[in-house]
Amino acid sequence: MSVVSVGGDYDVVIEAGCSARVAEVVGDGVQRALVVHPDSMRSLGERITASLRDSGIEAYAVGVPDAEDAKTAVVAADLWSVLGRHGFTRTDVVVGVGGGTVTDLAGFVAATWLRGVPVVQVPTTLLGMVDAAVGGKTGINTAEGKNLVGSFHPPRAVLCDLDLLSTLPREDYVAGLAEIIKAGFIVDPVILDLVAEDPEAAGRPDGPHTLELVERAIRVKADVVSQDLKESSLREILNYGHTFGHAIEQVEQYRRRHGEAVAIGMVYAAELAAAAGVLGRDVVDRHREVLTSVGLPTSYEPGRWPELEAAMRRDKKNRGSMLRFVVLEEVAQPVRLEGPTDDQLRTAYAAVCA
Ligand SMILES: NC(=O)c1ccc[n+]([C@@H]2O[C@H](COP(=O)([O-])OP(=O)(O)OC[C@H]3O[C@@H](n4cnc5c(N)ncnc54)[C@H](O)[C@@H]3O)[C@@H](O)[C@H]2O)c1
Ligand SMILES: O=C(O)C(=O)C[C@@H](O)[C@H](O)[C@H](O)COP(=O)(O)O
Ligand SMILES: [Zn+2]
Repeated sequence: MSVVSVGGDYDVVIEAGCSARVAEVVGDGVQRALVVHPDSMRSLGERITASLRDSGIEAYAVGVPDAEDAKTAVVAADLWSVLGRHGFTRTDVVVGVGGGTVTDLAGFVAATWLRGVPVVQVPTTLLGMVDAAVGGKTGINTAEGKNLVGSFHPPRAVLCDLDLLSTLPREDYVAGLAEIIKAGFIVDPVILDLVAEDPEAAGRPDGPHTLELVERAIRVKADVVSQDLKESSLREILNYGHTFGHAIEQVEQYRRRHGEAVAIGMVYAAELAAAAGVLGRDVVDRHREVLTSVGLPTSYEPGRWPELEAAMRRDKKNRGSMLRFVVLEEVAQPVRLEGPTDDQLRTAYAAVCA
């Protein structure tokens, strides 16, 4: 699948075994490559590094901490040092091998080194394949919040090797389904039908519809980012469920999976839309049905409103002191809800905690 992008279109390859093709896609004239992987994916990182060396590229593998611990300024600075020590130039490349945390970090380091060197992404989680590695949003967290520092830096290529999903823990696989279901609610309801047909199978990489679900979710993302890379308008729909979801991640100090937080965040957005009178109860209920059917959470704890609201006030979609949400008017009809009232915000929170 090709993604139209500023600075050059790129391919998203969705194929079993394609992680062996990194050397083919890094591009001509590359002399050096930095392969960034989480410690949990060391053997794949080293295999990719060896394949680059076999092609005559001076390649280095660097392990980074697992999950959100990778997305810090300290880890980014360590990687900049490695690039500097080995004399990486603008014709060299960074390769991100891991889940969304690692592709976000690797993309950010590539975006900032020498003001931008190419990045090739090899996502190893379902969430990384269907969302994080595609579209060029890169970033790290700060003490004040999630993804607060970053840049838009489209990759040179994305290799989604479906074979890698066989070792992914079930909880992480299911967390990736949350972003697929998000794509279903905002653009492509066929996704919701495929999940509803056999939720148990949707939660397995060897399920009959896995390839179709992955392709449909990537198609949604690719179409949106091709039209609005820098999130000046349309791209905001990909943030459905993320205002409340990111707030949960922050108040829980990133101990909850992103996909799980987004699942609850979508229920919050649906309840908010209902409280604002723009969405019917049938679609709100459908959120709970679909998400619960695959084992995703749909409710939250009471008593945490002040910290959640404070975190939502730092969301990137806000303008001035106005909170802005993506909500639905119907399935596949996303709209912006600007400046919801305090009463609407709290009513939605109460509904999510019920
Ligand atoms: N840039 C974007 O557009 C975008 C989109 C969605 C999410 N994100 C970001 O992605 C992150 C979440 O990504 P994630 O859900 O992939 O989490 P993750 O990167 O933390 O990976 C989840 C876990 O799976 C392990 N793992 C990875 N691949 C594996 C494999 N093949 N086999 C076994 N274990 C494996 C990891 O070590 C980790 O423990 C969040 O930081 C989120 O903000 C970014
Ligand atoms: O690609 C996008 O745009 C998204 O919003 C996709 C989200 O799934 C993703 O989690 C993204 O990183 C959130 O971005 P942020 O701008 O809210 O930090
Ligand atoms: Zn997300």
